[in-house]
Amino acid sequence: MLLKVEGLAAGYSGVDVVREIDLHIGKGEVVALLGPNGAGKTTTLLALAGVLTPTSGQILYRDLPLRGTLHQRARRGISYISEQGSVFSRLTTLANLRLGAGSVGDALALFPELEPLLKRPGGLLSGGEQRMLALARSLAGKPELLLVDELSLGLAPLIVRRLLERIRAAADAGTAVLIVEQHASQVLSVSDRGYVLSRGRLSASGTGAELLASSGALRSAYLGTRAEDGTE
Ligand SMILES: Nc1ncnc2c1ncn2[C@@H]1O[C@H](COP(=O)(O)OP(=O)(O)OP(=O)(O)O)[C@@H](O)[C@H]1O
Repeated sequence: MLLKVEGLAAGYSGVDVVREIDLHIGKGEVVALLGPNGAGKTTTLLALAGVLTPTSGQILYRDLPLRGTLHQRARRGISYISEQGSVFSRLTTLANLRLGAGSVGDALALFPELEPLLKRPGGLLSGGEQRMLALARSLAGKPELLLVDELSLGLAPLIVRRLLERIRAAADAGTAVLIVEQHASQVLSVSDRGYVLSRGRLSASGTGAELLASSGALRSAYLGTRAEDGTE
């Protein structure tokens, strides 16, 4: 197992907002972390990325405890794309790509749409183009583990599909991916498995197909209603 999380708790100013999180991700898997607004998805990701220090539990990466800052984790092959997009707005697209661990050529091969935008400051790219830039920079570095937050935020479904296809292809080439999403169905279509978080705890898990089929688990997490089909 590439990443194994046991009993993780994390929060802000001494107050835990996620508790008892157990999850695992294997090489080449796309795993979705789903749940409504405020469930604790970003907080979980921040703890895994090294931005927040967990208050309890352990994170094992290649069977060893994972410690250190975001940058130290990046050197161990972990790439994190934040909800804000991780794009430097004053730097050009090209300069943003050069900051990655991989080559600009590899990044452009993944997203040729970025080629005409190379001289434009990152801050002037559209939301979808910024997500492509962040993903191109990350995937060109061939990370072992990609942690990505709310890829679809405010984007048209067609662009989301394109980004998700690239993520699936990267996973098929060996990258493990944990992807946080509020909108379940599109991301589950490219995921091997998913976990559902509600009010800071995991409330369901299963393969993408299982979670989609058992809409009761998702409904109960999102609407706070009880699952009618016993899959909660
Ligand atoms: N910096 C912070 N300080 C204090 N509380 C915070 C902070 N960031 C988030 N929270 C709280 O932690 C809880 C979980 O937030 P988190 O952002 O992890 O949820 P989420 O599932 O990612 O939600 P969303 O889909 O809206 O991004 C929420 O109640 C939120 O208000």
